[in-house]
Amino acid sequence: MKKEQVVNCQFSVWYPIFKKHTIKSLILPLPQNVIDYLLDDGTLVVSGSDHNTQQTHTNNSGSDAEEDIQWSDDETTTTVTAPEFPEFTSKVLEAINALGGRVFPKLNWSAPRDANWIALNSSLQCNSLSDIFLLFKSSDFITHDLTQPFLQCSDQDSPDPAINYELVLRKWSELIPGGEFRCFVKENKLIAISQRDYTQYYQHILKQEPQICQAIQEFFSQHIQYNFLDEDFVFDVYRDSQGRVWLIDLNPFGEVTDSLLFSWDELTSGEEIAQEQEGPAFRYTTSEVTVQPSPCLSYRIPRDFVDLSTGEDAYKLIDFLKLKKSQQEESDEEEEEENAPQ
Ligand SMILES: Nc1ncnc2c1ncn2[C@@H]1O[C@H](COP(=O)(O)OP(=O)(O)OP(=O)(O)O)[C@@H](O)[C@H]1O
Repeated sequence: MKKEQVVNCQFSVWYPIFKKHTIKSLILPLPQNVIDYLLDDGTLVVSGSDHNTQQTHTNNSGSDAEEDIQWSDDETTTTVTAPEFPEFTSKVLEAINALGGRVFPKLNWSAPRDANWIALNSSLQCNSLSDIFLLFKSSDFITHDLTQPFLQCSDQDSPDPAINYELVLRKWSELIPGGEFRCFVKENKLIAISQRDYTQYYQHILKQEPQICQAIQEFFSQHIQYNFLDEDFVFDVYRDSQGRVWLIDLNPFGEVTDSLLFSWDELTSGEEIAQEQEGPAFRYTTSEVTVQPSPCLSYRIPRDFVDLSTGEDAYKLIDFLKLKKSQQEESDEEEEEENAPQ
C-alpha cells in the first residue's frame, strides 16, 4: 500500500465523488490549536463553551498547560479549565444543527470507535463539541490519524504528503450492524464481501445471502466501479430494511484496513478466493458457535474509572478520594514507623 492510496481515502477526497450514495455530511477544517489540544494527553477534559468548562480532577495529569490549571485549597485536586475555541465551537454547533442535531464524528480517515465506552450513552452519537472532544481525546484511532497515518505504507522512503486535518460530521443514522458489509476491490473488480460485524451471527444474512450479494454487486457496478481514484480499495456499505444499498466509508486496500473474515494473504494473492465462484466471495458468520468477543473490547477500562473520569457517579469519586486519603495516611504512618528510632 502506497502513501498516495492513503491520501485518496481521506473523507474529503471520496465524499464529493460519491455524495449521492452516502450519508449527508459536513467537513470543517481543524485549526492547529484544536489539533494541539487533541494531542495534549495531559488531561482528559470535557471542554467547549457549549458546556460547563470546569471539571475537578485528581492531580496526576502532569499537564504543562499551566494557564489552564488553578490549584485548589485541597492539595489532592486541581480545577482544570478547558481551553476554549469560540469561533470553531460556533461553526461546529452550526454544522450539527444543519445535520439535524445529532452527528457521528470522524477525522480524515477514522472514527473514535475504540472510545465509545467513555461516552455517557456508550455511543458515538454527539450533539456538542464537548461530546466530540471527549471521544477524540480518548481514542487511539484518532491519535493514529493525527500522528502516523502512513505508518504501514510500503514507500517509507518517500516524503509524507501534507495533510489538511478535518473534522467530519455525519448526520446520525441508526445503522443496524447486521446490515453492514465490507467490500474488497482489486483492479476495479469486486473480489470479496465480508459481514462487517463478524462477531455476531445474523440469521437474515444466511437466509438472504443471494439477494444481499446481488444488491451489493449492482451497487458497485452502477455507482462505484471506475469512479474512484485508485483501482484497488475497500468500501463499506449498509443495506437498509428496504434493500437499498448506501456507501458508508472508503479505505485503502492493505493491512491498515481490517480484512475481517478474509486474510490479507488471500485477498492479495487472490488464488483461494477465485476458486470459490464467479462473482465475489461472500463470507459471513454462520452460527452462534463462532461468535467472538467484540474487537474493541480490549480498548476499554473498568466502568468505575469511566464514572470517575466523567463524574457520572459522584459517590464513586468521593469514595475514591477517601481511599486515596486513607492510603496516604497509611503510607505516612509506615514512613513514620520506618524513620522511628530503633
Ligand atoms: N452517520 C452515522 N451514524 C451512526 N453510525 C454510523 C454512521 N456512520 C458510521 N456509523 C457506524 O460506525 C461504524 C464505523 O464507521 P466508519 O467506517 O465511518 O469508521 P472508521 O473509523 O472509518 O472504521 P474502519 O476503520 O473500520 O473503516 C460503522 O460501521 C457504523 O456502524
